Amino acid sequence: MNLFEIIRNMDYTKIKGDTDVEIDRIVFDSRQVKENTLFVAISGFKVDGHDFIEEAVANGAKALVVENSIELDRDIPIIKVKNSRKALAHISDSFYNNPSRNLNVIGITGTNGKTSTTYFIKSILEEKDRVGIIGTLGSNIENKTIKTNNTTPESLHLQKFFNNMIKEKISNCIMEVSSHSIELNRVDLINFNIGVFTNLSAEHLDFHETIENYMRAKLKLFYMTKDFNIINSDDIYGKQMIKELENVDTKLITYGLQSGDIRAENLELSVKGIKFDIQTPKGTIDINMTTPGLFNIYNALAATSCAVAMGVSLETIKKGLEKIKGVKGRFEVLPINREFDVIIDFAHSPDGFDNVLKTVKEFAQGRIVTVFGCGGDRDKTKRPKMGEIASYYSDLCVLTSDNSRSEKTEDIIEEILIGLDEKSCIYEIIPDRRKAIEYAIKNAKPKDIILLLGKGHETYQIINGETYEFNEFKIVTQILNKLDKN
Ligand SMILES: CC(=O)N[C@H]1[C@@H](OP(=O)(O)OP(=O)(O)OC[C@H]2O[C@@H](n3ccc(=O)[nH]c3=O)[C@H](O)[C@@H]2O)O[C@H](CO)[C@@H](O)[C@@H]1O[C@H](C)C(=O)N[C@@H](C)C(=O)N[C@H](CCC(=O)O)C(=O)O
Ligand SMILES: Nc1ncnc2c1ncn2[C@@H]1O[C@H](COP(=O)(O)OP(=O)(O)OP(=O)(O)O)[C@@H](O)[C@H]1O
Ligand SMILES: N[C@H](CCC[C@H](N)C(=O)O)C(=O)O
Ligand SMILES: [Mg+2]
Repeated sequence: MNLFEIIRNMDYTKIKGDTDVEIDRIVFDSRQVKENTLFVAISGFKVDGHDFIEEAVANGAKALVVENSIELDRDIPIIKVKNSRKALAHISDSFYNNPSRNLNVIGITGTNGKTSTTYFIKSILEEKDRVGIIGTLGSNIENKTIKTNNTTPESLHLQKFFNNMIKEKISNCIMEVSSHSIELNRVDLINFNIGVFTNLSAEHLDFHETIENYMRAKLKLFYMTKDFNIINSDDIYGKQMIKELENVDTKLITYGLQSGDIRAENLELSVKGIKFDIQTPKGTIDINMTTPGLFNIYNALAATSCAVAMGVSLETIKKGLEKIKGVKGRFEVLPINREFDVIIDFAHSPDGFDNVLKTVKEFAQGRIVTVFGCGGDRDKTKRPKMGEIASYYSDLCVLTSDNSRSEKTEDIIEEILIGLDEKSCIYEIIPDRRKAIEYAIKNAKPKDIILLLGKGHETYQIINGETYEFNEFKIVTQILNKLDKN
């Protein structure tokens, strides 16, 4: 595409060069530059993309988008913008011909439940239509998955995924919209038809600083939507959002147990799953799902609200929800056939811990043994809170590593210990996560529930800045096989 066409709809100043050049490729990482590439330099949190301009040009960059005034002794067009991430969103949207306008885009935001709700909606819509997904588990089209670094990838990748979906004749794209992506302009210019809010609790305060800022970031999604805003009205921040959105034209649908247009009643919770009735303005449906946890009733309500907004029949909603076998790494009870159970779950925030542990407490007949750590280089305020909640519900906590990233695991564990209540639960410190899991399994008693929290679907661990393979599902099997041999 011609560079002039690509940048036509955004504000910029031309530093030099002729914009009448053909561009085949856009990148924001100098290492990926090839012939005919437009390189967008981003001032990042770790390094400054402007420092790699020479490298980008040496690799064949045909044009540059920059935030800083730069001098370059080459005759290529240099476009200056105020904010490169914002410009990248414009450029990518133009380059792929505004693909989100040709899709029904459903954006899901909230602290917990985004991935689960995405897959719940997919299961319903897929009964009648083709569906694409973008989120923590990657970009998924027709069950082919491309792994992504972020829950909500950079705008360039998002727009490319939308374009691929259109090529594949997909009509609905269900995507997780993280608060980081909203603040860092990754989702700018996306034509969202429906916005869904799951819940909000303290997370990512290293980035947003206050919970008010965090909420305001999420709220922005609901000013971008065209057709429906779907909000959990039991959530205290949801209530606040509903008030703020009163004067917005987009139609509002609320859901909850205590309140809402779409409501759940007659709840029955067990280790095997959840049974409940959903009341909608179109009638009531009884639902029987094999995914345990009260939180999954909320996820089912969010998915139902979305489907009702889209005019999907109650019969199809029931069919879609009831066929869900679970979501990878979310409350997965491993089929190990022992006298104790092992559950893998992705809970990695105080609220996630509270929900999953409360659910387990409701049906546990033996001890609850919780193996967990906290992520490094991320919100530190959640560590003592996760320690406190884990000790409140568990009989034994095995404190270990999650993704320590550049921090020392032992230092992270020290911070978890600040909140851990020693009177309520005993604990062991075993920083090596494999050994921690091995300890929990070796010492398991009949009826125990061993909860492995935080890693969920992840198949790696980041320790001392290095990424290692770490597949908890495989590791549990290996440990059990080893024990059987001894
Ligand atoms: C804090 C944050 O969001 N950081 C994101 C940001 O990285 P950054 O600004 O640190 O990038 P950087 O490493 O400083 O590099 C700056 C620029 O130089 C370029 N570069 C770098 C090296 C080089 O040799 N050449 C070069 O051109 C880079 O490509 C980049 O364009 O931009 C990158 C590209 O889009 C993101 O991948 C990265 O996400 C990191 C991995 C991250 O951990 N993000 C988390 C906090 C996040 O976004 N999480 C949310 C989920 C939260 C939730 O689920 O609730 C998410 O959506 O994933
Ligand atoms: N609606 C919910 N409310 C609270 N906790 C939930 C909810 N749904 C799931 N959980 C818990 O939170 C964990 C993460 O769920 P899920 O992956 O669906 O959330 P997410 O919002 O996508 O997370 P992330 O921010 O990492 O992408 C689950 O493993 C479960 O323990
Ligand atoms: N979406 C979450 C993932 C956390 C996963 C956990 N394993 C960790 O590394 O803390 C985040 O960006 O904070
Ligand atoms: Mg997710």
